[in-house]
Amino acid sequence: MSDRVFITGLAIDATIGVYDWERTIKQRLVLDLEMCFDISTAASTDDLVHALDYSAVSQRIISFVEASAYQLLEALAEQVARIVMDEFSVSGLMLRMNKPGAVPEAAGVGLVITRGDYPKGERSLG
Ligand SMILES: Nc1nc2c(c(=O)[nH]1)N=C([C@H](O)[C@@H](O)CO)CN2
Repeated sequence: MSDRVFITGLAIDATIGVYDWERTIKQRLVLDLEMCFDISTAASTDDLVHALDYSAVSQRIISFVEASAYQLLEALAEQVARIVMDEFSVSGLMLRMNKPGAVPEAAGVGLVITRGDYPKGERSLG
């Protein structure tokens, strides 16, 4: 599946972190997603019903991440990937999760995961 629907720079404040001081504050996370989804039916019908609605995906992720309280980015990213694939007919995805305030000397830190049939080793969003 070569068609992709993407969301970039999805900024969400969440309880995230391993240290005591991190459990009492919200910290900014920035997510980029690239989702494998066949757009041919949406293209031929011009109907959102047949599209992967990036607004709906964004809102679902925002709701989940805002309510979450994981310690590790790894744990949160795994759950976000699972929700998107289970609830939105997405056959594969790449998810980048950036915690920009975590290391003051760095522009960003975080991780990138691929799941499902997203090609291994491909990093289309940079
Ligand atoms: N691979 C990871 N390393 C670290 C994480 C993480 O979630 N995954 N988290 C922390 C701390 O919470 C850090 O962000 C506090 O500044 C450290 N390393």
